[in-house]
Amino acid sequence: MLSEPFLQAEPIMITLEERGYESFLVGGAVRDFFANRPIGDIDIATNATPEEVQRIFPRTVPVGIDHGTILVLHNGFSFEITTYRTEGEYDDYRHPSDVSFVKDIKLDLSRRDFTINAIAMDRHGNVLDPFDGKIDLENQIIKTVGSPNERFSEDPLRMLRGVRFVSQLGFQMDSDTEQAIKQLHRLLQRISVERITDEISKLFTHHYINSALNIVSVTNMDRSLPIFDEQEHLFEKLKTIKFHESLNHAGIMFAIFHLLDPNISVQKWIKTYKVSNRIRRKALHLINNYNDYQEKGLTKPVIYSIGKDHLYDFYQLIGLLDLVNLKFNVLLDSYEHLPIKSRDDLVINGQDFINWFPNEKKGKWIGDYLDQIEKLIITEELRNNRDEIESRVREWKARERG
Ligand SMILES: Nc1ccn([C@@H]2O[C@H](COP(=O)(O)OP(=O)(O)OP(=O)(O)O)[C@@H](O)[C@H]2O)c(=O)n1
Repeated sequence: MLSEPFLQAEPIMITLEERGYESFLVGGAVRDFFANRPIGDIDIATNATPEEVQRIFPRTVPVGIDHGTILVLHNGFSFEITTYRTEGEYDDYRHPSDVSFVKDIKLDLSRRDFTINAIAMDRHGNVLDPFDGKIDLENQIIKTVGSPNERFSEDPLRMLRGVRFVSQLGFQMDSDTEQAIKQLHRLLQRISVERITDEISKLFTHHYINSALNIVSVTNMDRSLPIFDEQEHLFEKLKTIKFHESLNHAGIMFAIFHLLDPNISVQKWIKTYKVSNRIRRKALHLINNYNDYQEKGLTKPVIYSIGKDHLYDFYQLIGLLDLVNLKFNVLLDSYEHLPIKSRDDLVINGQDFINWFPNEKKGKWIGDYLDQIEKLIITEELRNNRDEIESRVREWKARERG
């Protein structure tokens, strides 16, 4: 019998078997299930070819057809179905050069990165675990399937994945696996920076960041990571930060990287790591507010400018960099007590200025006035009240006209 979290995959597995193919649950979902963790995306391995999978299921997306993966949509769920295969070397983003499809699930498992990721389960719940992944899960060990040199040469990103799993699961790294990283980390330089950014970002959004950084340190892997490779002092500084919890967002990570040494520009980090827009926006916002906060302290305008959506991220950032002993609730409370939370809360807008001064040409003064009014209201020097704002603005205009 399949356990509850996998039941959604049962109809897919039954369909494959009715057509005469094998099917096994594999990968991270099986690992997480046996580690008693919530499972993520469900991966299924089969001996049907990608074309056959496309023929069998009505709704499919060829997400990685060259290396054998078809996404199957069914009943509101999606499943990645991958044909049994062995890898060639990865030479591009998520793209091994010479994938060979194989007949046997055991061969497929033998090409996978770590023993804990090489457990398969059939639809009756029978487990196939030729590399003792379950024992390694119990002993909390990250160990490659077979030779670490082979596994890491096939795809050097696996070295970084291993460290990410340390951060995610809090496991130890097996000593031969660690030793191989020490020897092979330079191969990471062959990997596309997008894949590297993706893995590093995941590392920091999991819990055991310091354990993971410790392995990066003992294996000297930082010497093969962009920018860290030329600026050794950066990783030394990074190591001294005590990460008590996972970062809420990868943007905080890039904010930290830049703030470790502000002489290395944000642009350099963003360009080198090809940071996504979402992460870039967050990092820039946090950095600007952090610099303001350094200059002025946690004033009302600074808290206003951070904004509610970024408040927890900012709280994490200052906690990590400045060891500020501040409770998040206190910061949230200061935010909640701001007289306005955004410009939309102002009782007036640019049109009111135009109405008050119909003979005045429209122009930059409107924006400037709005900025000033907004600031005075945030600092409670003026109330968010139409009449009071109007009379203040009329005073300014009168003064301007002399
Ligand atoms: N470089 C890689 C990437 C993936 N895999 C195999 O493909 C499976 C699925 O990979 P992926 O979805 O990238 O990661 P997960 O292990 O599922 O981890 P998570 O879902 O937590 O990211 C892995 O478990 C592993 O068996 C591998 O051997 N080598």
